[in-house]
Amino acid sequence: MEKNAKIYVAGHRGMVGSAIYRKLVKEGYTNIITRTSAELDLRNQQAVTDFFAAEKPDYVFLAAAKVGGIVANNTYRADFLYENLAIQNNVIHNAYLNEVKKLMFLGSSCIYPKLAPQPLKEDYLLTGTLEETNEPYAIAKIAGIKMCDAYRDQYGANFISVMPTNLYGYNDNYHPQNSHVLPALIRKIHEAKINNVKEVVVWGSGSPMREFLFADDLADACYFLMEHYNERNLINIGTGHDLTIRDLALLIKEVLGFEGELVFDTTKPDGTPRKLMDVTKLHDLGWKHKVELREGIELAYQDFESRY
Ligand SMILES: NC(=O)c1ccc[n+]([C@@H]2O[C@H](COP(=O)([O-])OP(=O)(O)OC[C@H]3O[C@@H](n4cnc5c(N)ncnc54)[C@H](OP(=O)(O)O)[C@@H]3O)[C@@H](O)[C@H]2O)c1
Ligand SMILES: C[C@@H]1O[C@H](OP(=O)(O)OP(=O)(O)OC[C@H]2O[C@@H](n3cnc4c(=O)[nH]c(N)nc43)[C@H](O)[C@@H]2O)[C@@H](O)[C@H](O)[C@@H]1O
Repeated sequence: MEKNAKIYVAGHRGMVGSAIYRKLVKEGYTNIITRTSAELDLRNQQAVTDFFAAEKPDYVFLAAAKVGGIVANNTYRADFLYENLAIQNNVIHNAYLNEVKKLMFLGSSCIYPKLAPQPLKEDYLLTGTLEETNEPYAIAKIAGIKMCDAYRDQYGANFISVMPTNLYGYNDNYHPQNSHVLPALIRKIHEAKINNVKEVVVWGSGSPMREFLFADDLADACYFLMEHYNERNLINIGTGHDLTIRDLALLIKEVLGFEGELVFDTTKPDGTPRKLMDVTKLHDLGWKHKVELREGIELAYQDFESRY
């Protein structure tokens, strides 16, 4: 991307969008355009059409989406399907109409079949049944991947799809019900510590395994791929390492200095047993994450405390 290129970061106030924005500023880009959802509701077809026609961005990072943890995905099933389809349809189609030079679509590791072999290779897409709790979200994300591929096939558009693993970092969502596991446990354990409560409830059995990538590392990978990756096929972004939810909770407990007990609530869903990304393709291109989990949790906790 040329340093004076006009770059639209959709979702710039979110965890991922804000990390991409910071990365672009650090790299010397000065012509970055943004809109909050109040200023531009990306579900609104006419508003998105008008925005692209007026602004004519050169590059687009599509990091705006309806996002949440396992319970949010399972509860707001219609919203996750409708809103994500609407946002991505409007942005991808208008990027094509306005001759955007390159667009990056952000998917998620939940696009892979629930019981796919591990680690998850990119070509396992559409080889089996999805995890029930996040099927609507995954279907929307798969549609986004296929849309980027179809616009490339039919119109030669340089639209790429990246599949990040579970993320955490600055500007994360710490909502008690709707957040992802890592921010949720930071909040619960912090609150137990300051209120002298002896137990923290962890959802599910604690045995599912997850991989976690710090959002600033993800932004670095997104920038790297925007510069170096121009292929039709999706590409995974992760660390290549995972751990059980129980071990994650123990690590957060240690970092926060909480001495109480963990209690597992098995009435809550476990979700996919494991979703470890195969990052061979990304590593072969020359990118590797920098922030390890303990350091990332320390940084996220500082951010949480400063905003709590
Ligand atoms: N978090 C994860 O663990 C994770 C993992 C894998 C992939 N991803 C992907 O990364 C991307 C970003 O996720 P995130 O974690 O950064 O989410 P986030 O923190 O919830 O941010 C989402 C952003 O999307 C914007 N947005 C939502 N609905 C909108 C609408 N109707 N119109 C305009 N903007 C809208 C919001 O804008 P406002 O703030 O202005 O309302 C918000 O800033 C998503 O595509 C997600 O699927 C996330
Ligand atoms: C990255 C996202 O991952 C999401 O799946 P997924 O990893 O299970 O999402 P999480 O909500 O992070 O949950 C991961 C695991 O942590 C357990 N868990 C334990 N305690 C908690 C808690 O307090 N809050 C939460 N949220 N979980 C908790 C949860 O039951 C599940 O087994 C998908 O629903 C999305 O579609 C998306 O792909």
